[in-house]
Amino acid sequence: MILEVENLSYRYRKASSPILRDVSFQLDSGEIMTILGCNGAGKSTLLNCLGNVFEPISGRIFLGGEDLRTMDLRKAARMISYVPQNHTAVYSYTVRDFIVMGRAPHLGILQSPGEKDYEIADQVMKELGISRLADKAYTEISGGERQQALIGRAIVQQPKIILFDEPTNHLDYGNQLRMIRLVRELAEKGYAVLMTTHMPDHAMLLGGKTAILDREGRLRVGKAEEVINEKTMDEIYRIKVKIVYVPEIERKVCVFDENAAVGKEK
Ligand SMILES: Nc1ncnc2c1ncn2[C@@H]1O[C@H](COP(=O)(O)OP(=O)(O)OP(=O)(O)O)[C@@H](O)[C@H]1O
Repeated sequence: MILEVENLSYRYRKASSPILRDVSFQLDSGEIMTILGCNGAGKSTLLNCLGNVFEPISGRIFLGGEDLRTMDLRKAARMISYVPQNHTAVYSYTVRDFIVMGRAPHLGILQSPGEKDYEIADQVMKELGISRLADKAYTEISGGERQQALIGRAIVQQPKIILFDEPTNHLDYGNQLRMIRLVRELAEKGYAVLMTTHMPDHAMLLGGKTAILDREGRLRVGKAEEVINEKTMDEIYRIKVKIVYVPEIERKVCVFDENAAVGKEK
């Protein structure tokens, strides 16, 4: 098992109660797990704990069987990469230079990326269809393009696990589906992929595991087609949805049931 999380709890320093409570799940290489939850449920917080940015108050995280708490930091960085939701550009690196920075865990201290690292970055940009951005300044590209560059930086890291925080967030309609396909391809290549999303339909398209992070900070995990149903969507989002089979595309989709009474957000 490439990623194992055991009874993980997290509380922000000034908060009175934990955001995450006894979260446990396992993810194997080649598996996809999507995480659904309302705004503020703690999805990004969970990814930050897994990405070794936040230290849990209790519980353990194992990467390839090794406890993250005692693992060499560079080794951990080679195993897991994190694509955050928001990224503020500070320096005007070119997109190519920004992406090649993902090679850092593979380089020696103070070692600069070499020809091979740039070749990997160029190949990844080609695969992502963003080669045209290579020489543009990272500070002068759109939000969606920046997200694609962040994804590129995560892939050149050649980790075992990729964490995506709402990867379709800034993407146009077409690029959302391309992103879903990319996630699927990454899993087919053997990466374990964990991604948060606000789109139940994206989780259904991807299949695999889906986890629901509820308002109490507890995570329920199951197969996407079992976990995503009208009851659980009402619990998370306090709205009515319909899960309907569309014969033309031979799959079930999740759509708003606009005619039903909508619950109030607390
Ligand atoms: N640095 C912080 N200090 C204290 N509380 C925080 C901090 N960052 C986030 N929170 C709180 O923790 C909760 C969970 O935040 P988080 O960003 O993990 O939610 P999320 O599920 O990713 O939300 P969204 O879907 O809106 O992105 C929120 O209530 C948020 O206000």
